[in-house]
Amino acid sequence: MILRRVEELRALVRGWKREGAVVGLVPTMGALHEGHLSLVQAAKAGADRVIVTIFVNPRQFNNAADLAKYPRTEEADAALLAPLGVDAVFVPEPDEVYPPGYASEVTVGGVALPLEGALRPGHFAGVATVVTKLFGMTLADRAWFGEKDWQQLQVIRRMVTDLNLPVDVQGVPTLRDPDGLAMSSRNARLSAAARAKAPALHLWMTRMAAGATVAQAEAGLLAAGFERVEYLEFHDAETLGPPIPGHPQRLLAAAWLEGVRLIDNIAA
Ligand SMILES: Nc1ncnc2c1ncn2[C@@H]1O[C@H](COP(=O)(O)OP(=O)(O)OP(=O)(O)O)[C@@H](O)[C@H]1O
Ligand SMILES: CC(C)(CO)[C@@H](O)C(=O)[O-]
Ligand code: BAL
Repeated sequence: MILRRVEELRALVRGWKREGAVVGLVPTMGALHEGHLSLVQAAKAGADRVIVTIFVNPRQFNNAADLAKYPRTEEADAALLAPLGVDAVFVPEPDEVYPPGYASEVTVGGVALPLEGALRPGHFAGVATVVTKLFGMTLADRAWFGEKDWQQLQVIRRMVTDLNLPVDVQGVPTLRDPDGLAMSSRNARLSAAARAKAPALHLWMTRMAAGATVAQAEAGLLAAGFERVEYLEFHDAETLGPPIPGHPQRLLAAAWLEGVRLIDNIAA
């Protein structure tokens, strides 16, 4: 069932809650692929009712061209969700989410500052704001996010803790194509030639986790056809600060291939 208005969604969810249902949420920006579907499957297993939201949130795009080019495939998305037994698909227009007079923003410090936070100014404020609103709109008890956006997952966990939001946040491991490339909606923008080069990112990350230097990995990526490496860095897995001996670490990367910005991360 596709819903476009907050009030219809909340009326539906209030009915579920009266029956004692645990309500699950999978927020997405659409252009769904198997990575998203793995979040939906996890939600189906962990909640009585599942809402998938599809909203290309303008406030989290720091780059107007990126927003304009973001793939929008609502019919194909609905067809992918149909067999999964999702209870509601919420697809609001921007005005429904940010009506005239809208004036609030949620910002997160610390974990949101380095990496994507530094390179995409305003991005995490946009994400934190819309995720808080989606929690409020859907009245979700539990929400699923992908580890593919590792820093985003840590930012949302921090925000939920800091603001005492009554939502249980669940992370789902990154789903990859057989050649190692993390599935992502933006992969659809790669030409066949660039798609063939893209797995070098994950390959060099696994080599770095096994001891290759960052200089070797950067040179390897440029030789493989990447235009630019934005970051390729080890961080504390939870705080995204510098690595702390004895704490879990994460290797995170962002790199440009044929004008498409790819991100990835692995345990390290
Ligand atoms: N390969 C993947 N494996 C697991 N979860 C994923 C994967 N790709 C995306 N997700 C998760 O799906 C949710 C919605 O993500 P989004 O709609 O931005 O898709 P995306 O493929 O990450 O697109 P983008 O190209 O914007 O990175 C997020 O929680 C994201 O982390
Ligand atoms: C969580 C999210 C749906 C918020 O717009 C988005 O950042 C995404 O798709 O990862
Ligand atoms: N998947 C993260 C959302 C974004 O890139 O804007």
